[in-house]
Amino acid sequence: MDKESKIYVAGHRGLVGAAIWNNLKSKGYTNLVGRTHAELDLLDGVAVREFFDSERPEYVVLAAAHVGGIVANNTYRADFIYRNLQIQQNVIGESFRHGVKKLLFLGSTCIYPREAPQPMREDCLLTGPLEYTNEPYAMAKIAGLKMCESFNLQHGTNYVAVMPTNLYGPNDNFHLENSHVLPAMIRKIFLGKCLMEGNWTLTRQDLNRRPVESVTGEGTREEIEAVLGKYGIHAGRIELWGSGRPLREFLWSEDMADASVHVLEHVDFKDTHEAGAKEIRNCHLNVGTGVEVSIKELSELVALVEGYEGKILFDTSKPDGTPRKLTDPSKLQALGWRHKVNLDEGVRRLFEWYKNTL
Ligand SMILES: NC(=O)C1=CN([C@@H]2O[C@H](COP(=O)(O)OP(=O)(O)OC[C@H]3O[C@@H](n4cnc5c(N)ncnc54)[C@H](OP(=O)(O)O)[C@@H]3O)[C@@H](O)[C@H]2O)C=CC1
Ligand SMILES: C[C@H]1O[C@H](OP(=O)(O)OP(=O)(O)OC[C@H]2O[C@@H](n3cnc4c(=O)[nH]c(N)nc43)[C@H](O)[C@@H]2O)[C@@H](O)[C@@H](O)C1=O
Repeated sequence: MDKESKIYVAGHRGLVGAAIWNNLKSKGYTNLVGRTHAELDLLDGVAVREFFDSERPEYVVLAAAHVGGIVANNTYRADFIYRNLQIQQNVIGESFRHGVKKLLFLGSTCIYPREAPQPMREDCLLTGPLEYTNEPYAMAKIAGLKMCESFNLQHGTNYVAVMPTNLYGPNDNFHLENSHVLPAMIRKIFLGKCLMEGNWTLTRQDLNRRPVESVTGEGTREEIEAVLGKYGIHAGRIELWGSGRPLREFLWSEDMADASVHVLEHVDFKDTHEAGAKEIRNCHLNVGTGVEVSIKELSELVALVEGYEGKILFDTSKPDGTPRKLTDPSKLQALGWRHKVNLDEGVRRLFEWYKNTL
C-alpha cells in the first residue's frame, strides 16, 4: 500500500471507522475516501455500484455495519441479519467487480459458539450453536468472513477478515438501551451520580447532548427523573442488566484501528493459513487482549473512575448473553501486533472523552 493509494473506509464516522481513518492519516496516507450514511446508503446496491464506478478505490476497509448491544441485537433481529448481509454483499461484491487489491472485513467474536472452549481460537468457528441473543448478527458476520475466504480461494483475491472482541472508545454510542455495556455503564453511573448530588447543570447538559426518548435538558425535573427512572437511573441507585456474572474482554477502539492498519500493511490472506493445506478454512484473525473481566467488576471500575459511591444493582430480567467470550489473540500476535491500552486506562480515557463532549 503506497501513501497515495486510494483507500475507501466504509463507516468512517463510526467508533472503529473514525479511529481507522485517523490512524491512516497519522501514518501519512493522503488519499482516503469516506461517505456518510446520508451520502451513501450501503443497503442500496445501485448507489454502491455507482460509488465504486466513480471512485475506483484500490483498498477497502469494511467498518460499516448495523451495530448494537445485547438488547438491540435481541430485539431488532431482522435488521441485524438483513442489513449486515446486504451491506457486505454490496461492498464485497463491488470490491470484487472493481479488482480491489485488498479488503479488510470487520466481523466480531460473537461468531463463535456460545459454549466454545476458552480462550477461543479461530478454529472453533462452526463447532457448536451460537448465543441466541445475537445469532442473526453472528450469522451475517460468519457469512461475511466466508465470503472473503471463498473469493480468495476461488479467485485469488486478498480479503482479510478480522474478528474484534467488544470495543469501546471515542465516538462510542451512549444510547441508554441500544448501546454496548461499557458506554451504557459510563453514562448510567454518571447520571446516577449527578442525580445523587443534585447536579442539575450536568444532568441537563447530558440530556441536551443526547436526549432520552424526547426529553432534553429543557424538560422539568419530574420529566427528567421519570425518563431516567425507566432506564434504571435513580439518585444514588442504578440498575444494570443481567446477573453481573458474564465475563467480557474489551479492546480500546484506537488499538483496534492500529490492528486494522497493521493487517492492511503487513498481513495478506496467504499469511493467515498454512500453505498447501488440503482444506483451507478459519483464515480469519481474532483481535483482542486475552484479558477478561466480569460485568460486576467492570461496574466497580467505572464507579471508581467516576467517583460514584451509590448503589449498583443488577436486573436479572435482562439477558446475560454469552457467559464468557475471551479471545485467543495469539495468531495475530504471531503476525506482529498486540494491544497497548489496558482496561483501566481505557475506561479513564473514555470517561474524559464523555465529559468533554457534553
Ligand atoms: N462496537 C463493538 O463493540 C464491536 C464492533 N464490531 C464491528 O466493528 C465494525 C465497526 O463497528 P462500530 O464502529 O462499533 O459501529 P458504529 O455503529 O459506531 O459505526 C458503524 C458505521 O457504519 C455506518 N452505517 C451503518 N449502516 C449503514 C448503511 N446502511 N449505509 C452507510 N453507512 C452505514 C454507520 O453510520 P450511521 O451511524 O450514520 O448509521 C456508522 O458510521 C462493525 O463491523 C462491527 O460489527 C465488532 C465487535 C465489537
Ligand atoms: C460486541 C458484542 O456485543 C453484543 O454482545 P454482548 O457482549 O453481550 O453485549 P453488551 O455489551 O450489550 O453486553 C455485555 C454484558 O453486559 C451486560 N450489561 C449490564 N448492564 C448493561 C447495560 O446497561 N447495557 C448493556 N448493553 N449491557 C449491559 C449485559 O447483560 C451483558 O451480559 C452482541 O450482541 C454483538 O453486538 C457483539 O458482537
